[in-house]
Amino acid sequence: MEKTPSYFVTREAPARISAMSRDIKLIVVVRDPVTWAISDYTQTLSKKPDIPSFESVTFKNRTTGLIDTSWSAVQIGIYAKHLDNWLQLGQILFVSGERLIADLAGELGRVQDFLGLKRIITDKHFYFNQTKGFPCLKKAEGSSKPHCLGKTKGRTHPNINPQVVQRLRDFYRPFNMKFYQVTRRMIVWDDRKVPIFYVHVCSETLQDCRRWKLVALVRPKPQ
Ligand SMILES: Nc1ncnc2c1ncn2[C@@H]1O[C@H](COP(=O)(O)OS(=O)(=O)O)[C@@H](OP(=O)(O)O)[C@H]1O
Repeated sequence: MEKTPSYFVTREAPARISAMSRDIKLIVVVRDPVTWAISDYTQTLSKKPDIPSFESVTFKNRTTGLIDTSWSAVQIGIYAKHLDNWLQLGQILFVSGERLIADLAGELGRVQDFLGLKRIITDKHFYFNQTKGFPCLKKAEGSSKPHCLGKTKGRTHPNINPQVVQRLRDFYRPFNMKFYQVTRRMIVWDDRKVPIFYVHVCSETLQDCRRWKLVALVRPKPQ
C-alpha cells in the first residue's frame, strides 16, 4: 500500500498506475477542502514556524478576495478538477475523511466491501479517545494495549479569520457540487453558519444521479 495526497493532483499518476496494473484498486480519502487547506498549512507551520500567515498565502489579492489557486493547499482541494483523470481507471472508492472520524467502522465497512474482503474490522475494534478527539484502536496489532495515531495526526489547527474561511467556502462550492454529482457520494461539507443536513437520493446509474434531489433538510434547534 502506498499513499500521498499529491498523487491525486499529479497529471501523470493515473497513466503510470494503469501501466503498473490494470487490476489496482484505488482509495481516495477526501475531506472538506477548506479544512484540508488549513490542515496542510498547519503541517507546514509545524516544520517552518516562520511562514507567512494562512490569510496571506490564500489570497492573490486580499482586497478583491482573489484566491491563489497556484498554492498547493488550495489546488489539491479542487477535487472535481482532478477527477476526470482518475475515473477512467475504474476501480476507485471515495472515502469521507469526516466519516472516518464520526463513523470509522461504517466507513471501513465500505472499504472492506470495495476490496472484496470479509467485514472483519468492525466497531468492536475501536473506541473514541476523548483526549485525542479521534477514534483509536482498542488493541494495537501484536499488543494488548490501545493505540492512537501519532502526534502529527490530529494537530490543533490555528484560528483562521472567519471571513477568510467563508471566502474559501464560496470559492470551493461549485467544485464541491460537481464532485458530489460525479462521485455519487453523499459527502456534503457544511458551508453554513447553522449546521444543515442534506439527504440526497441517488440511483445506481450516473445519469439518474445527476437528477439527485434534496429530500430532507433538517435544521437543528438552537442550543
Ligand atoms: N483516528 C484518527 N486519529 C488522528 N487523526 C485522524 C484520525 N482519523 C482521521 N484523522 C485525520 O487525519 C488527518 C491526517 O491525514 P493524513 O495523514 O492522511 O494526511 S497527510 O497524508 O499527512 O496529508 C488529520 O488531519 P489534522 O487534523 O489536520 O492533523 C486528522 O484530522
